[in-house]
Amino acid sequence: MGLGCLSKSAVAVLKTDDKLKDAKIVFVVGGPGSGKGTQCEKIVAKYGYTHLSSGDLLRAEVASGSERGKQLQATMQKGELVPLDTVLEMIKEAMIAKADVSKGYLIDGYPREVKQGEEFEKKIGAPALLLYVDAKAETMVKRLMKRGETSGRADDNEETIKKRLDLYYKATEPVIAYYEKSGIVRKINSELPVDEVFAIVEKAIDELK
Ligand SMILES: Nc1ncnc2c1ncn2[C@@H]1O[C@H](COP(=O)(O)OP(=O)(O)O)[C@@H](O)[C@H]1O
Ligand SMILES: Nc1ncnc2c1ncn2[C@H]1C[C@H](O)[C@@H](COP(=O)(O)OP(=O)(O)O)O1
Ligand SMILES: [Mg+2]
Repeated sequence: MGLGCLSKSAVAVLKTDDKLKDAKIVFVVGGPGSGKGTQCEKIVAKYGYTHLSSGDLLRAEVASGSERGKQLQATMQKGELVPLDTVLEMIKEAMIAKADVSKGYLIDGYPREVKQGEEFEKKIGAPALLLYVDAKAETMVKRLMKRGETSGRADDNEETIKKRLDLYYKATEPVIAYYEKSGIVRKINSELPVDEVFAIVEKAIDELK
């Protein structure tokens, strides 16, 4: 059946979704301060992937001063998760905006819970790889306290860091177990110096081609 029987707007929606049909998707999952953003930057430089950090997208919304941004700010300051629909919609829009030029997508900071992974697959597509950026809690806290000296982030303070870590172990770690079943998880030892971590990351990305 052709698209002739559908309204113009329905066809537009189908075509937009279609754009992401064959996209190469990499989930980047790890605790707060584990080094996700640092490694993503290096992947962008070498492989030209599109880097979408859910946290950065949300912080941009907060910076815009919108009403929605004000609500998000309050949630993020407490170290809690913002509503799933909001973050998924932002990621999807950002992906579509880059669909014609993107070589692949790094989805950094998402999924934060199994439900987010399920919804992403329903609305966008399946990931080809999950980079599990792993560091000890002690290391993450140290890095975040240091980052907090200059980041200006409302959540890089001792009290919120503790909450973010607790939430990571409770809600996000199960995401890794969930994707282990499909064989796409690559564990990256992020205790090493940045370039050594990247050497492990490169191997995982090269396997994709
Ligand atoms: N392998 C590493 N060794 C030492 N410091 C690191 C390493 N990876 C990241 N960092 C530092 O730790 C902090 C958190 O890294 P970031 O990439 O922002 O983490 P995330 O995006 O996972 O929260 C940054 O200040 C960064 O410079
Ligand atoms: N996928 C997601 N779902 C819900 N909330 C999210 C989210 N990604 C980010 N947030 C909110 C809650 C986080 O505490 C905050 C900062 O996220 P982030 O920049 O990814 O932090 P970090 O990588 O340091 O853990 O934004
Ligand atoms: Mg980050």
